[in-house]
Amino acid sequence: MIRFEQVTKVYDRTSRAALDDVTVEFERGEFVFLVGASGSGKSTFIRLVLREERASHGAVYVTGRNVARLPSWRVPRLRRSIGVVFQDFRLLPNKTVFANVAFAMQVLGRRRALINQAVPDVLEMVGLAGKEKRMPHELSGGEQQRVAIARAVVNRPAILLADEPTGNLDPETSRGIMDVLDRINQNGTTVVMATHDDDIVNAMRRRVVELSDGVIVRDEAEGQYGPFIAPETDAVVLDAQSGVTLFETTPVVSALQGEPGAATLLTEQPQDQRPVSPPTGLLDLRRSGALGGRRTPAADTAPSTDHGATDHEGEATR
Ligand SMILES: Nc1ncnc2c1ncn2[C@@H]1O[C@H](COP(=O)(O)OP(=O)(O)OP(=O)(O)O)[C@@H](O)[C@H]1O
Repeated sequence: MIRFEQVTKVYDRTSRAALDDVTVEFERGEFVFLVGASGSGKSTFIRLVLREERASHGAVYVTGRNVARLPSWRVPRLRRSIGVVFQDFRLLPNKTVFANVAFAMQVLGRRRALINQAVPDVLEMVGLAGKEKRMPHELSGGEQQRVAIARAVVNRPAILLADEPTGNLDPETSRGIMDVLDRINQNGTTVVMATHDDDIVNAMRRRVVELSDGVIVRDEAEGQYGPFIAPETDAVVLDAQSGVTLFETTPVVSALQGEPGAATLLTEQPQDQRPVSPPTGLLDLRRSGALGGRRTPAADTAPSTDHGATDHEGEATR
């Protein structure tokens, strides 16, 4: 649906590339979070999909077409296949809710009968039934964003691009917006959302693509916002049989004798090797003598870094 092949974008030859040799593909129907620090290239990615910018090198394909090769008269058709939502809503202030959404159909020359049918449907879908006659200033931020989403999807685009859509909203309102985006995605629309909202990314558990200085540094199927670091916790005790986390502890305790049937475990994770996401990222699992030296399943899938307990300062008595 969206494919970047070795895409580099340089705005200004004197500064570093905004995107640097990015290759990635988003399939039809996926929900993808684009995350990364400010300036990492998220908005540039979105602008390249829309052909608001052109790649300096490489190729961007949207629905199978190389967007750089589209003649300019075909660009509006490309953009019609893509709905866009921004952090700041961008509603027409002097038009009602209904008129804001209807406008997106009018500019495409849709018939009045179709508009009168489609707009109430989409407003109901985003949770705004009954608010058709309100003006934008009479709506809360969350409601204004729902109008913007309705406008973005009323023409049934194949792709919805959302650039920080919850950036101006409180956490509860943001969750409501995510429910709407989730519903749109369930209906088959590919959703790509650039965000800094870690709570939302962590709650949704969708694909996460992380950019850093224009480079993709992480691409996880059911990812979190950032590397997993349990607050105030440096150690994890696992059940020896199942690998399930029994409890978490602090570095003060770096190895524990388990109850019968429980693992001992290890702890003390070096700062630069903390788990990326549990449980497969758990490091330094060590077997308990009491358990006859069996490795936990999680230990078998842990990264191969082999920092034995005896290598660490703060090693506990075993
Ligand atoms: N029109 C432009 N002209 C020159 N440089 C630009 C332009 N747009 C973006 N940049 C630069 O490209 C880099 C990536 O910017 P981009 O806006 O894509 O990042 P971002 O991840 O979306 O940031 P934010 O989260 O703050 O929106 C930054 O260094 C930025 O200064």
